Amino acid sequence: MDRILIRGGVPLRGTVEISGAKNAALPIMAASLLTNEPLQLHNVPDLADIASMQRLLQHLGVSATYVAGEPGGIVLHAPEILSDTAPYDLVRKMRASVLVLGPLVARTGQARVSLPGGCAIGPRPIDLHLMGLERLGATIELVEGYVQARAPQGLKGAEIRLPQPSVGATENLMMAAALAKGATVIAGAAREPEIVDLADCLNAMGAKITGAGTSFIEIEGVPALHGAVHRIIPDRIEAGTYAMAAAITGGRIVLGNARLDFFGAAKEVLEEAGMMLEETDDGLVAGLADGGLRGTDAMTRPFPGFATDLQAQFMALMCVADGAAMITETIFENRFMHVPELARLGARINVHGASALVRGVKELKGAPVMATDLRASVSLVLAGLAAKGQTEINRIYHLDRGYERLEEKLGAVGAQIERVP
Ligand SMILES: CC(=O)N[C@H]1[C@@H](OP(=O)(O)OP(=O)(O)OC[C@H]2O[C@@H](n3ccc(=O)[nH]c3=O)[C@H](O)[C@@H]2O)O[C@H](CO)[C@@H](O)[C@@H]1O
Ligand SMILES: C=C(OP(=O)(O)O)C(=O)O
Repeated sequence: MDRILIRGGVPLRGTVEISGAKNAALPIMAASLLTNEPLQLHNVPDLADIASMQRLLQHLGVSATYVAGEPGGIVLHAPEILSDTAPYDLVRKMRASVLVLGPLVARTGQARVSLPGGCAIGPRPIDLHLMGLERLGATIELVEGYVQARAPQGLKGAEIRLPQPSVGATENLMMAAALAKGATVIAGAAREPEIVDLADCLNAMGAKITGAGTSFIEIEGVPALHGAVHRIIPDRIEAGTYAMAAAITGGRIVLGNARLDFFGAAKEVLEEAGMMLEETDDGLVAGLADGGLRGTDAMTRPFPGFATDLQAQFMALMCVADGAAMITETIFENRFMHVPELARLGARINVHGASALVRGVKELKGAPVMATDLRASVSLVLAGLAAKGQTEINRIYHLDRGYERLEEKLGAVGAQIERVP
């Protein structure tokens, strides 16, 4: 199994190009199931999760061809649906597979999707996806680990209230409602930039969706969607990760294609912690401001709050800040798996329920550590970049789910990092 070796202590300088957003590309790829015409996508990142979604879509009848000479250019085409079943083997590797449920039932009137099960960061139920589909008139049954959704007469527009803003449920329901008869409102919708990107793509395909980016989304169903050309937004989590990589090493880098308005509350939190973030004509300049890093509290919230997908990276940053930071995770039950690994590098962290108290130390020291999930893994990369000596990160397949060419991008801004078999 591959490992990553890092020799820390080099301030990062230079430019990193930010890739297309994994969490925007995955639902948008699933949207290709909604039409029998080709959907041409640009800026799709080259990631293990994208390959997993492609495999699942292929199984369902979607062909994928690459746009010649353009990395990130893919044409997805589902002239007809060949299977209505998303099997366990394909779904268990990636939770976002559940995003085919809404589109499949909307297009064919039926779908069987394996329940994704929990993962390292928590149980992650899909009850809100199912409640919303029932409101749209689907009957839902659980049979042998599979969710079976049926709407032989087609889906019907409805008012759906989400008791908490789920990103995946909002996406699944927006896609399903796009082809339902009549009007749907989703109240209490999630407001993440990836939801706006999906709505933009669906509207380019002929859907009638307004209000994406607010907690009240209205969808006027249409009888059919058509093909479209769409460019995926830049990855705000990748951008935030590299911004913190620059700061933790005392460096400054330019993030090409990054958008500061996608940072939400992370902008203020990172600035309070001693970072500078400035939009320039060349890109977003990010790194350590003139003073040092300061212990700063953060609480994860749905967008525009501080993203849970940046919590582990921020914790790594706070490990070497001056003073203490209280980091509270409110989205997922078990998203502190990085704590014992950061402790192996010399971090001082105490977890009390959903909060972690991080007391900054002068220096981290390299050690072998184990990656447990995507963002936990990259927090160890950040800590390794700051640590004295060598850090060896094992189980790095998690990183390949969400970071395109990580070693190459970090190496180009001066990091001493290599992947070894
Ligand atoms: C592929 C993708 O885009 N993944 C992102 C998406 O995951 P995902 O869409 O799975 O996350 P959700 O927004 O749905 O989850 C938010 C919270 O709602 C709960 N919940 C969700 C659905 C449901 O039916 N019932 C329920 O109780 C979850 O357990 C969690 O506590 O948003 C998360 C929160 O920003 C991010 O960390 C993930 O990176
Ligand atoms: C938790 C994440 O992804 P997923 O929802 O696909 O597990 C993530 O991107 O950090």
